[in-house]
Amino acid sequence: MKVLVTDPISDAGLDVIRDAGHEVVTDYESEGSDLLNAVADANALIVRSGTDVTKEVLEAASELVIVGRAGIGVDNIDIDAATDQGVIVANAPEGNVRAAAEHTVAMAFAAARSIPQAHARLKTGEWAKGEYLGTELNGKTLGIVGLGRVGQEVAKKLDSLGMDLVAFDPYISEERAEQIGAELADLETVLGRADVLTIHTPLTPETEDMIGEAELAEMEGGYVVNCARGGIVDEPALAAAVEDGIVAGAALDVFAEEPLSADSPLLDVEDVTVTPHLGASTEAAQENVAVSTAEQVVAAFEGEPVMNALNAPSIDESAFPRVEPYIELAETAGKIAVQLLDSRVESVEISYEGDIAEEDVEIVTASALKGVFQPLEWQVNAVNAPRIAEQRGIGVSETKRRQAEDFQSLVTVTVSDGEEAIGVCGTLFADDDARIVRVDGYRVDAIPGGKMMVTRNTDEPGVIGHIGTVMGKYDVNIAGMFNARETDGGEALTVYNVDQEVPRGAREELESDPRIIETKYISLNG
Ligand SMILES: NC(=O)c1ccc[n+]([C@@H]2O[C@H](COP(=O)([O-])OP(=O)(O)OC[C@H]3O[C@@H](n4cnc5c(N)ncnc54)[C@H](O)[C@@H]3O)[C@@H](O)[C@H]2O)c1
Ligand SMILES: O=C(O)[C@H](O)COP(=O)(O)O
Repeated sequence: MKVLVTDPISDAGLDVIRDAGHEVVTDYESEGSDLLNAVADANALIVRSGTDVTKEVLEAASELVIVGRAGIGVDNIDIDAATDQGVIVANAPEGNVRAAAEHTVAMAFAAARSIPQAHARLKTGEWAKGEYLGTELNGKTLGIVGLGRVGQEVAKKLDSLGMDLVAFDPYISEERAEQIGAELADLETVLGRADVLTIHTPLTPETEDMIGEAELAEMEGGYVVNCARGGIVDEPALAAAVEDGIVAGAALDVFAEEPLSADSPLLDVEDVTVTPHLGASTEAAQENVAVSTAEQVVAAFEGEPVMNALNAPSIDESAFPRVEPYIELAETAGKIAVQLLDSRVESVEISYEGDIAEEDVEIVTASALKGVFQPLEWQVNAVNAPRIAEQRGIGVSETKRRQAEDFQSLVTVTVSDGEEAIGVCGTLFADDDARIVRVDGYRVDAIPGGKMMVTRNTDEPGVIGHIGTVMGKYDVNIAGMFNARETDGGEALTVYNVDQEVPRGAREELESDPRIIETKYISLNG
């Protein structure tokens, strides 16, 4: 597999990919059409914040399985477009949290003690000792916007330095905030009380320009530190607020446009400190995120769970070994069911009985949907199958029952066109040996194979022999079969494993016999 890496990541991550036998291509320069060419045959793309993974880039990457973000922020990746294309997007949300929090604390001190300004003066030979009277953080109030991983780490560090904590985060519980020692308040209150305001939200439509002129006006001389994302703070408004003394100073690591333009008004204001997006730039953080991202890329190639996937069904790592064998079984049942129905699918029901009903089966359900949509869509996988169902207005339901008649676990996929419903039920025997044990209400014992045929016929002597003769005439070898019937002499259903595709002519000839009600050829490949 080819892994294209378009932003610098630690060698430790590249080694993980190479050690797993994959090819690494680094290309930190390509932009525009060059990037589109570079990504065309890539199976994975690894980026940091320097590459915009747009819809256009994703569409040019027809072989792509996963986009790995070696870091936290994914605002540079069109996750919706990736989902539509069935491409996993995964980030590394833990590895650089400490580095980002430490940089935030460093920036708070830099601003409160004018370290960069004094440093620059001294470098030019000026001993400006009398000009800098800093602010002590001890005993002051820290206002935190966004009390997630980085926000909490910053809270912990600055709490230990004697700051009082007040936070704005509508998506965190009072209980969690209390554990951290932070008082939750609305944004206006936080702005009004903060001696130092630190920002730690993602960039979303809701947070874009969240701190503008009006918000900055609420601050009474405090400092603003943004090491989260550019675009959350209105840069011209911040430059003006610092210039006018409404805000005592600011320290920014991130900008609406990166690299920051030399024309930015921020650069003209003495008390604005800037760093070029260095929050995650420590050796430890870079190793952490690169290894975590590389491991997820390798896992995606091997069909294993991608732990930090942002657009794929969630998986509990410890439960995965119990759930994994059912992923393929559900897909197979979905494929068989939809080919037996052979008409427009209106709804899909996936039922779990027995031990499997105790598990988190989100990925199994997604896989069943993948099986249902496989014959319809050219690129369906567990990432985009739920989305395809939603877009097509196909109802999806999941049921669970702790008891399973005669079996330890059963997974049934039932597809319906609104009038007719066909259910295909599978189980696993010892060594995860897959068996189809019920088809449309008939009890069978069929081994799912690449090519199958299902017939409905009257249960009378000579029918199966006739089917064998016709198959032979068309050079189709029957590798195995299972016959099931409701009542002696009634209707029967037979599942055949065949070595060759059953041609339409063979099926027409079979169906021309009044004893054969219906034949369906099923391909599980593709
Ligand atoms: N400068 C860097 O190099 C660097 C390094 C790491 C992370 N980051 C950035 O820091 C930010 C935080 O990362 P994280 O890992 O803590 O993310 P996180 O998801 O753990 O936390 C984000 C928090 O923001 C809160 N939030 C979301 N919308 C909000 C809103 N409208 N108002 C208030 N709160 C809101 C969420 O509830 C959550 O608690 C991200 O933008 C990330 O990209 C930057
Ligand atoms: O979101 C992040 O992880 C940080 O902003 C780091 O970005 P970077 O990997 O481009 O340094």
